Amino acid sequence: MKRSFLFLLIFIFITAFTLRAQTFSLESVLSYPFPSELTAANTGSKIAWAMNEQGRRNLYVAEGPDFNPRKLTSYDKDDGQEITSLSISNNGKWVVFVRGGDHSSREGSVSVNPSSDPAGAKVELISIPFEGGKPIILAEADHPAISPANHQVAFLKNSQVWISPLDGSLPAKQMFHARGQNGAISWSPDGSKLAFVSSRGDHSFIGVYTDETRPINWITPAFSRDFSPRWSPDGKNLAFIRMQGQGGATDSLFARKHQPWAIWNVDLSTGNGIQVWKAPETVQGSLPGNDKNINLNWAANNRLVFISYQDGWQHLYAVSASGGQPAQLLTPGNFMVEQVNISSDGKWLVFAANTGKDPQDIDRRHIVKVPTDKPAMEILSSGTGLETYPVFTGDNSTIALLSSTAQRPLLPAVMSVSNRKIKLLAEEMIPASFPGEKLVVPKQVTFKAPDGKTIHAQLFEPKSASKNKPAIVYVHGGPQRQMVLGWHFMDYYSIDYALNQYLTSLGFTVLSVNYRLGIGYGFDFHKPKNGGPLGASEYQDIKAAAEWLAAHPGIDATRIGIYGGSYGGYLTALALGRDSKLFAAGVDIHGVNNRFSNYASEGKEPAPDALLAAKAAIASSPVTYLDTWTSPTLIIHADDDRNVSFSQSVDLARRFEDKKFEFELLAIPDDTHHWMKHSNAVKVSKATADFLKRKLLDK
Ligand SMILES: CSCC[C@H](NC=O)C(=O)N[C@@H](C)C(=O)O
Repeated sequence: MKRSFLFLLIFIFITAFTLRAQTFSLESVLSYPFPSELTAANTGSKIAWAMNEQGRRNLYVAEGPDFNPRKLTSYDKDDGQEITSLSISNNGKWVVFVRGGDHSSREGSVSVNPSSDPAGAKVELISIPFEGGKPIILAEADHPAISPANHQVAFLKNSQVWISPLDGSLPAKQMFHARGQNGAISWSPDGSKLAFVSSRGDHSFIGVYTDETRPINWITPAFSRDFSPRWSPDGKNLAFIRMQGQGGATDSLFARKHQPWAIWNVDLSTGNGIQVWKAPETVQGSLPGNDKNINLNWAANNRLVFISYQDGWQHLYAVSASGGQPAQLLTPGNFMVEQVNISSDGKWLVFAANTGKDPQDIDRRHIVKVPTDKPAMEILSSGTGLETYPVFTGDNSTIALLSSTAQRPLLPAVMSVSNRKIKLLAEEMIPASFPGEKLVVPKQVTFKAPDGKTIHAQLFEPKSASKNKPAIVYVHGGPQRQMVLGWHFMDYYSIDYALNQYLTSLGFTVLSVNYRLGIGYGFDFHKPKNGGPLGASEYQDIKAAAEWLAAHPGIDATRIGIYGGSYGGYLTALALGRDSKLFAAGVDIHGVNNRFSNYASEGKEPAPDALLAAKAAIASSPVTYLDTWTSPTLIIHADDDRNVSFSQSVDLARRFEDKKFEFELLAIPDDTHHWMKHSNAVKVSKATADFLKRKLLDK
């Protein structure tokens, strides 16, 4: 008797010790510092970045050859005020940034006040000496552009262009008046002129301001949308992108048509412009991405470089600025180019790509550089980590980047161009309590969707080899996103990566599914037929993920849950509505619950297939499936959401109430779509984990 009791005690002790060795708090795994806005001066080796430490966002700088980080600001509250538009003056003496707003939303320049501070909040343009000093508030404004002449900064205020001395020695003043919503301000290389885009509804012009004695010079004005002005290195020419103006007969909503665009080059001395390149008239040749990700740059040897999706993958191309020649593909291969930057001499491009020697690199990011005049790519980083947001230092000796792994969150780093060695910066900013070693390394898995498409996913498996485990399908947002085999390089998805690690530590198996409409797997995957409100063809990948889990050894098929934010919240709601028998519980975080929209736009004839589209939108909307929606559901939304209206959740809650369907809710006043206040990110993650634990783990 005594012996068996002793063995039992030993077993309990070992189990408890093992469990303690794997468990950690949600707060500890969310305590990582998050770097963003990594930038470099055009000369020398100065770099700067913003660091978000549990909501306290501050500015850091460093300089070669040691690149020892130095904190420039001392904001000490978790008040939701993000730092954006970070830039260093050409002479390296000044750093400029914007504090406030939510620049991942459609109303970026509108202040956010997630602390519900009675004093309100602002969006402020601030300068500070690189060597350190007191931040100087120049104006309530946004989108700065430091003059190459180094003593003043232009910026936008109420869609007009203003200017201020960098040291704030004089009050800011409006530089000139121009009709329309003005933006995309860009100084000429000598600082004597300023190009800008004047958006005027269905068209936009590019203007060049010189001084108050001369009228604004409108650059080959047409009935088109002109944008992305880029100065030639000698300041004599201006290149830009031209698209058709809005208008014309209402297109079919289902048909997939080429969206024409072209690159123009204008000689400013004569005003004569030429079209140097026109996109191939194919669906893939359309303007790439939802973010107008053209990345047009003027390179050395009178060449222009840009991104196009025309061969089925997002690649870099070069074309002569004199026109008359085809574009040259610089980055051939089945991978996607992102986050492109050009060297100060225009001879090199550096970018992040999901490519490398390891076939699993399609679900990672590594740094690649390529000359601007030939397809001679060099993959500079490799391994199981992720490297993103590369930028050359002004002296082209170093590439600054962000680095993460499966167990380590993002940190700024520098890579020597000559020996490719990577040095992490600010490692000491990861709190000692951060549970890095306790985190699992997610595995790449693939499975087939019902239509045969290969779907990639990341599998987070608990370290304890218990049987009959509950599981969670995690659905990212966007939907133009790709989750990766490590800490994600977007703030929003770093939070969910941490939560997935925490859910795994609780005993869930988590499958993060890269469904179609996502990026990283080519054009046809990113732009599938009948996606979104046209039929939600992407949903089949979500259901296939749950069925893969249900058939996976050790998983309890009756305890598969689902959660996701934004577009992920939409697909979570669709899953719970359509397949409550497969999904036993779910959390819809600021999701889109109805896709209804008015297909008839004022003053235009309805689309030929408007009725068909309206029916598809109903079939694609989660609220259409209330009768079969039976699984426990938690709805979470913040009401200053500028990406997905809070009313999407108000409407769903009302429908649940009218149906007398029991649900749980978490409404967060005054935060936005991106949990600007760290304590709200913790609150939302905790509510999600607790709900899934109660409904699936504790059962
Ligand atoms: C029509 S769904 C909109 C979802 C939203 N997209 C842009 O705002 C979204 O998913 N946002 C975040 C999470 C993202 O862009 O990744």
